[in-house]
Amino acid sequence: MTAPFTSLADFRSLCAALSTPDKAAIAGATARNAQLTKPQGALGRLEDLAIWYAGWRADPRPAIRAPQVIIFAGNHGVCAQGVSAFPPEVTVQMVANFEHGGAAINQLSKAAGARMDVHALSLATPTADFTLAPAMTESELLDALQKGWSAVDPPADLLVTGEMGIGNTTSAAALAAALFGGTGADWAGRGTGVDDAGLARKVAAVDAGLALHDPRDPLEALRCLGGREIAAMAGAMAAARALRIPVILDGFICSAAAGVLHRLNPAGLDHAVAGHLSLEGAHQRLLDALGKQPLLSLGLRLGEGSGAALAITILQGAVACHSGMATFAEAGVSDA
Ligand SMILES: Cc1cc2ncn([C@H]3O[C@H](COP(=O)(O)O)[C@@H](O)[C@H]3O)c2cc1C
Ligand SMILES: O=C(O)c1cccnc1
Repeated sequence: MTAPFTSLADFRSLCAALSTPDKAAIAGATARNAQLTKPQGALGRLEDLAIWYAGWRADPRPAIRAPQVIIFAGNHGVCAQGVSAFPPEVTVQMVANFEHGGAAINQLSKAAGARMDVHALSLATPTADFTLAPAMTESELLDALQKGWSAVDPPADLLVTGEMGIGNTTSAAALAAALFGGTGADWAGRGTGVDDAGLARKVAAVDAGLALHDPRDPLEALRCLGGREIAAMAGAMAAARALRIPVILDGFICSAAAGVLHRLNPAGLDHAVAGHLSLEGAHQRLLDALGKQPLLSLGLRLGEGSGAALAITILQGAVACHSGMATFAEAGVSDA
């Protein structure tokens, strides 16, 4: 789907005027939930998830038939600061691995019955090192937002955005600090597994980026400190909102991208749930800032959309119970 914006100002306007869930579908789903053959509330959070999903799909008895996982890949100039345990070549190598079906996300997407797409974004041209210059120009940011938007398949009924980009936990930490306050020490974590000296370099890189730029505006923060794959995730999540496709957030990097939409509009993530709590140090802090409770906490620290892809099956379970269970009247089970 072609992106309906040709400037950052247009994107900002789209994010200011967002779709809302369908009230009649929420009312219908709430009424149905109360009649299903179980004690009231016995399916816990699954019940809320099903009603939330029904509202966004404008259908009181919805189904999940076409989940889409999209992986965006980008390279980061800030790798020159020694912020990752792995070299930047791994980004393009992992893209090939995704294309051949060999990565964790391939297996998790398959297990969830999701279609998986991979978009490599100008890997031969890393972003600028944000400790020295803005990571992206305005036109590079616009291009990444548009590519993210266009990657969403309109008939999809659930979206996961994942990423691959060596160095991107540093970029995400800087973006989170710019969006929500705090310093490098608050937001930098161990990513692919840096040692104490590597963590100190990450903290210093984030603090240098915050000192160099004036990223009080969320899109300017994304431009100066983000990366192409992070911007594309934000663009895809915004497209999902326009298409009323619910979103499952992944780990730290995806949540930082989501933070841009949250700062552009406090209701900007109402169509999203947090799939999991990543082991990356500041993910809990970031989810708190977004007001989201994770569905899973399995000690994952991978990215790629892996935790969110696992959570697809939770949402499928919620919606299958909601739409497929019998009511007390249908089953002839005595009501309380
Ligand atoms: C083989 C491999 C596969 C990955 N899949 C996701 N990531 C994750 O690690 C990177 C972020 O960590 P940092 O900021 O420390 O570089 C991202 O690419 C993220 O998706 C991977 C990393 C590696 C090495
Ligand atoms: O939470 C994440 O997204 C994450 C954590 C560590 C490394 N890569 C990604």
